[in-house]
Amino acid sequence: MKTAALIVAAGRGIRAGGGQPKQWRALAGRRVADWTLQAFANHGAIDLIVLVIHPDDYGQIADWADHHKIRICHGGATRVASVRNGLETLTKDGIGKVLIHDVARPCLSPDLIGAVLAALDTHLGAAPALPVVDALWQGADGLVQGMQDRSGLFRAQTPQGFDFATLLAAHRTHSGGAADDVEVARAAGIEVAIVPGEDQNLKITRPEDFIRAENILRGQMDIRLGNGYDVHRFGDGDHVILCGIAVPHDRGLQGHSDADVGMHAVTDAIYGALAEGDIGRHFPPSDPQWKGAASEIFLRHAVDLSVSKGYAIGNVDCTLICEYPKIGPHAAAMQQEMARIMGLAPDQVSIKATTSERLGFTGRGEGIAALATATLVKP
Ligand SMILES: Nc1ccn([C@@H]2O[C@H](COP(=O)(O)OP(=O)(O)OP(=O)(O)O)[C@@H](O)[C@H]2O)c(=O)n1
Ligand SMILES: C[C@](O)(CO)[C@H](O)COP(=O)(O)O
Repeated sequence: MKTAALIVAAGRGIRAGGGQPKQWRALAGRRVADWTLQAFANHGAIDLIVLVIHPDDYGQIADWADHHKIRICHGGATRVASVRNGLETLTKDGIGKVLIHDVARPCLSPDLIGAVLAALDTHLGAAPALPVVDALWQGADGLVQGMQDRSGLFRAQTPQGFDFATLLAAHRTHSGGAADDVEVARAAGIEVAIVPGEDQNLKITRPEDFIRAENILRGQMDIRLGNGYDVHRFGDGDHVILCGIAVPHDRGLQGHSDADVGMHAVTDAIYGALAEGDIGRHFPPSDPQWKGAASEIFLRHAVDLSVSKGYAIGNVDCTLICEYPKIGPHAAAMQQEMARIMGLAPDQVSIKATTSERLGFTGRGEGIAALATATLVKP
């Protein structure tokens, strides 16, 4: 069975102010929604993401619309209605576990996603929460009117996780008017386990929350930079494979694998950022099983290795160096294909080309070289 994440993003963010819904506002160099989506898109346990948005907001998600894991649907007038709409889009996907998350909680860690999913191995519902540690007062007219016992009280967070069929049935019989999915589930008699929440997993609700979230994302980021360089010589053939795209040419590229010089450079840049050597370390040329292999295998391995170490790929930039074939007409297809393989939005992937002014081996048409840079971010 697959695991889905349903991210509710159809609210208007009235309490946060700022002239537009908070999920589309800038935060630590990206938008709030980009951070939240990235956290789930990069998580190895998540197969499918449903992003629930307001019908007015379709123009906001162009960068994510072609992402292989992401599906978009529109929300309802309340959070519960938005979740219900999202759940109904998943009925034919073979979903076992589903996580419901507020788009306005962009600072969650991959570990929290893992902890909620792990709790679902033994419970039908599980959600993160933090115990209330401050004293609680009742107040009115600016005065303390009484004390409230804090024992046994928790501050609820998301992602809230459930067995998919159980939550869908609970929503279908619910009359509406619940703060979250734990309330919906409990109204249907479902027991929900408490998983330790995270201080950093705040919900951006008021204007001042942006500053705290920005500090968390910037302060905790471990940013890695890696570079990669590769060369393949021309030989016989009628096409070359560059960044996953077959480009007609009067020569082919020679190599142990499919000789995709661009994809190799990007793969090495990712390994470099992780201090994990290069393709040769992970896929030795001496090993006959990699003869003629599609380089997608190498790139996917590097991406999976990053994810397993807790890193998200921020962006990659690749420059192909050759006189011919001309790369320009194929660059957009290469960008899409590389983004698909890496599970990134196309605007995180740059593929460009240059000649070497007829100088050197690339200038003489003896082969193609490629340079690449990758940034990896651990939130
Ligand atoms: N009709 C709605 C209302 C809320 N939400 C989502 O549910 C979460 C709840 O967080 P909240 O802070 O209440 O968001 P808003 O409703 O946007 O904020 P406000 O109440 O300040 O307008 C948010 O991710 C919000 O986008 C939704 O998908 N559909
Ligand atoms: C689901 C939730 O994030 C749990 O804390 C919260 O209930 C939704 O936001 P709101 O501020 O209560 O509208």
